[in-house]
Amino acid sequence: MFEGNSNCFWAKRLGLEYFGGMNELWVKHCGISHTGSFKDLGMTVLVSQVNRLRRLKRPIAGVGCASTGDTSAALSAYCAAAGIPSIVFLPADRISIAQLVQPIANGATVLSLDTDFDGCMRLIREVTAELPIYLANSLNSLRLEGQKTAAIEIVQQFDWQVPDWVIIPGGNLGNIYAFYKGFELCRELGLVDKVPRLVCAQAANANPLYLYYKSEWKDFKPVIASQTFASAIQIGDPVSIDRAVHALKATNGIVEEATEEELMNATAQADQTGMFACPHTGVALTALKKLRDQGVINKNDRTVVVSTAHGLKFTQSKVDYHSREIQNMLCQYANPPVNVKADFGSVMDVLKKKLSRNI
Ligand SMILES: N[C@@H](CCOP(=O)(O)O)C(=O)O
Repeated sequence: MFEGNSNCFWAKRLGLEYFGGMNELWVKHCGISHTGSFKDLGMTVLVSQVNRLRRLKRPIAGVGCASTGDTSAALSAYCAAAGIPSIVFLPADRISIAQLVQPIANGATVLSLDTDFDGCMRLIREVTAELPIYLANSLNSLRLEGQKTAAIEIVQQFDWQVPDWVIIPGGNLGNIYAFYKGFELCRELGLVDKVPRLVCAQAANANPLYLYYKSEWKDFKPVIASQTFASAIQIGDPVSIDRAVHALKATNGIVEEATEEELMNATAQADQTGMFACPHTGVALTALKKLRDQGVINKNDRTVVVSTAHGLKFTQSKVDYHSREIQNMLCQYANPPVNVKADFGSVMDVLKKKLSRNI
């Protein structure tokens, strides 16, 4: 059905039917992992290192992060496994229930704060400057060391061929730099002879990098991020802005954005091919759609879309979409359940109508 490796698969139907006959659309699924997102890759490295430092009697009382949901899930899981206290700062009412329950269940100290992610980030930086809490956000390079392995895996999975494009959703922006580091390492080691062009995809409601790119890198201004279904990237003042710009400049990269309607439609289209994608994957797919329409990405270009988290973390957004309960959104691909009387005749009527084209 999905050809390729279990976490890097050829999205054949999606590419051919929805992206103008693309022959080489691939998805690197980083959400098939212990806590359901790419954050696991870097957090294992960071928490292992903290564990080592604590064994060496370094004064680390716990590990902390600000999070939009995925980082806190990974941090709390690995800390719990190692018996290290974890402290997570979350923006109240801005993350999915599935993500909120992860650190709670893992025994973290969860502070639900009446601010946005950027406010949480500022606070955790202040707190970790005062208390012996080790900061686990992606400005810590240990995280990137782990996350860059996804890029190395991609070239390995393509038998050391480099894709033409890699499209990555971006919020706090550590991940795009991590991918760049991974690809660049392969090039430096002589395993491959080039790096792919990187595309960073942002939600239009949280798009400081996109605006910066559009100003031709002249004028970076943090924004106040508005609500987006792509809640994990609802970030207006990304900590890794400089690293991301470096990665994009070095790869002749591009930044694109997706409106709420675009990202939800793209997610629904991907789901119709069996992907059950997270909304952030929808942001990346929208970027691909725009770049295909502009003729920037060609139909034979080998293109990898990075799917950052498991769709099961974001079921509420799918429920809202399929029940057409989103204000000012057509929900073009909604597939609501059909309420039908429990008798043979009524069921047959519905099915015959539904299957009329195939019977
Ligand atoms: N999307 C992140 C935000 C925190 O960013 P990080 O780059 O420091 O992990 C999350 O899932 O919390």
